[in-house]
Formats: sequence, structure tokens, C-alpha cells
Amino acid sequence: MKLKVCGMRHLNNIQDLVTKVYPDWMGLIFYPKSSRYVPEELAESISQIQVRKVGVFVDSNFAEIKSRIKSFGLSTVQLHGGETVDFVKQIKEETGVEVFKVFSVKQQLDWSKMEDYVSNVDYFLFDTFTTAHGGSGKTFDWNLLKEYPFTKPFLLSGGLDNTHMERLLELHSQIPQMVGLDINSKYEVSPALKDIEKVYELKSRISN
Ligand SMILES: O=C(O)c1ccccc1N[C@@H]1O[C@H](COP(=O)(O)O)[C@@H](O)[C@H]1O
Repeated sequence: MKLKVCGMRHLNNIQDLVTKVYPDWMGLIFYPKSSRYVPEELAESISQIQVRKVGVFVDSNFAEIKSRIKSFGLSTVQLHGGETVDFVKQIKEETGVEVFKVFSVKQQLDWSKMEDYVSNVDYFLFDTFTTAHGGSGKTFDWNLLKEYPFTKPFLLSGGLDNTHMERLLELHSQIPQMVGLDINSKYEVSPALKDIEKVYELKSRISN
């Protein structure tokens, strides 16, 4: 399975992650209210690191996203708010980056709301609903994903931890569209600082 390690900020920690784990994607949070927010001053140093970088945005405007793609050298944009299909389409067509569209899960999943996004995204991403938009450290009922009706691949996130791995590997074998995991707060020593040994342990268990 693929791995995205989200909420990185400290340069030494990023270098350590890339050298020891080399995840498929590394996430940078550009939501100003997050404790993992990455300021523009870090663009020059982070942009030079060779890894696929995902910018995480919550209802940011097109100009801001475009500017961060350029300054941080983002390969991917993760849209974690209420972005419309037209907006997602504009990002895809005018910037050419890879796009993850997030759907936040409460008790139910309304697949019909996702239909129009299918042709405009590269991956869907499911996270647990929280008023803070993300980084809650909470899981949702993964059984809901067994009814996933699309061929579009997706990543799972929301409070994932090494203790969940057996269940997640089983879920992956039942749902082939679930191609990857997105980890964040459960791997932190403090906001935006990850325990790289713990991430490495996960990576060795899910690599195939
Ligand atoms: O991490 C944040 O602070 C954050 C803020 C706003 C939007 C998304 C955010 N993070 C995303 O949240 C999920 C799950 O994180 P966790 O494992 O529950 O801590 C992950 O996709 C991050 O990209």
C-alpha cells in the first residue's frame, strides 16, 4: 500500500523522513488555523527536498493554491474543505497537479455527492469529520467503505496508528480501490514533528 505522511514542518525531521522512509507523499498543511501550519518562509528550504509534496488546503482560493504550488514545488494538492466540482476542475486543468479530494465522514457516506468529482480527481481521501477540518486523531466506521462504488482509487486517513495495521491490511484485501494510508497526529512527538522510527515500522508492514 502507498503511504502519505502528513503534517510535516521541521527541516531535519523532513530530511530524516525522506532518508529513512521515503513515503509516496509528504503532506504540508496550509490551513492557517492548524497547529501544523507551514509558513511561506519555509518554502525555499522545503522545496529543495526530493519527495512528492502534497499541499493541504481548506477552502483556499485559486491564487493562493497556485502560489504555494510554485513556491513549495508541490506535486499534489489535497482539497480538504467544501471545494466545488468546478473549483476542483479548475485546479486540475489550470495547474496540472495531482488532486486529492477529501470527504469527511460522519455516520454515513452519501456516494451520490462524490459522483461528479470522479473525473476531476486522481484520488479520493476519506477522513473523520471534525469541526477543525482535519488532524482530529479520530477514526470513523471503516465498514462504510465496503460499499465504495467507484473504480477511482482512494486513501484512508483519520487517527490511523500502528495498532490498526492488521485491520487495515484486511480492509485493503477486501477493497482494492483502497490503495493507501494517510497518517498524521498519531505519529507525532509534538505538532508537526513526527516519530520517524514509528513511521518506519508502519512502512515496513504495509509495503508490498
Ligand atoms: O492536520 C491538520 O492540522 C489538518 C488541518 C486541516 C485539514 C487537514 C488536516 N490534516 C489532515 O487530517 C487527516 C487526518 O489526520 P489525523 O491522522 O486524524 O491526525 C490527514 O489527511 C491530514 O492530511
